[in-house]
Amino acid sequence: MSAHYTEQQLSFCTSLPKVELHAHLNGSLRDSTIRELALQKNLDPSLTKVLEKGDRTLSEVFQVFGVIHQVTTDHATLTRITQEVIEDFAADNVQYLELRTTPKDRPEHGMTKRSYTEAVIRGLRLAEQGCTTVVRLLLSIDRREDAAAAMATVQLAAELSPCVVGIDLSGNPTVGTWETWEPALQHARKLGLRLTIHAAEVYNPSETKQILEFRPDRLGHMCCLDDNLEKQFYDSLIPVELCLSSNIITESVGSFPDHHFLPFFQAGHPVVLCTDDSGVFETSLSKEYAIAAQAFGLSQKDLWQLSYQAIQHTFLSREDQQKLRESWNEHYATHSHTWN
Ligand SMILES: CNc1ncnc2c1ncn2[C@@H]1O[C@H](COP(=O)(O)O)[C@@H](O)[C@H]1O
Ligand SMILES: [Zn+2]
Repeated sequence: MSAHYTEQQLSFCTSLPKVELHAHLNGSLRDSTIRELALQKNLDPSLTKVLEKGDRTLSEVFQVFGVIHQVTTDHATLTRITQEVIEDFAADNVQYLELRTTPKDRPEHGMTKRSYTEAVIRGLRLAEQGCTTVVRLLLSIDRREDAAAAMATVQLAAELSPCVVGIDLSGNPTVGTWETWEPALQHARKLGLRLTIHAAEVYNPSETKQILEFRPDRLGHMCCLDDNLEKQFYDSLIPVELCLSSNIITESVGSFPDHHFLPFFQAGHPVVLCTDDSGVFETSLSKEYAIAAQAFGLSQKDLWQLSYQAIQHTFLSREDQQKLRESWNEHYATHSHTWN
């Protein structure tokens, strides 16, 4: 994809302290790591072809995940990729990262949901030794999973709190039905876990209505709404994670200037810019901010505020949020006199 921002915009956005709330572990891998692992695991070359970049439909993106998941099958690799992904976000000046991943039961690889997640947490601990970025985990329920698998993920998340702070529902939006996962999500809420749900990534009004009535703590995407849903969404005041490049590349949205970020932002609805899959979509959080600056004419002050306001939508305690604000305020005090 050609650049949709200037170098100056990118360098400003890189210097901003940032919060990333919507990043899938296996979608955030470095290309070089995927290639190295594909060689190591003797992956069929016809499969690696799928990994070549370019515009992809949403269903093609899920084929890409199928291939990536074939090279991240062992615990040591999971630990490694987690460490690398966190390091990459830290290098992009992300000071708080909520990283999400789907715990996988893979008996053929001696892996359980618990051993998968523990391997990820080992990577998180290693990364913490080398950077100051604060990281928390969300465990994802994949829409291909049944009610029992969803419940197992929720139980695991509760057991691994406080490193794990919540649950995400994601996966191919054309697969499965809301009723399958709702009991597990209700249970998660009772256990004190926070909830974020991918919603309206494709047009599915009845499901989107059910999700809004369920009232998760945050929503992801909200691309395809009719007038009734839009009203219900605005009335809900539920913060939404928006991933510009992801929606454009998968063709959920036609062009950056047409992205629903703008009406949501202008309506004062709480929005948080995020990457979704920085590896698969060749992006970074700084690039997403720069794209927003260019497409929606945001000032440098707007960009700082967008990043600052994201803090209140994190699943951190009030005290931990306050600590982050101190760092943002310091940045503001030092730099804001030069902003337009
Ligand atoms: C592009 N839009 C999207 N919509 C829905 N789900 C998505 C997604 N991008 C990623 N995922 C979800 O995240 C998994 C990869 O990371 P983990 O294996 O969990 O670390 C994908 O398999 C899918 O379930
Ligand atoms: Zn996502």
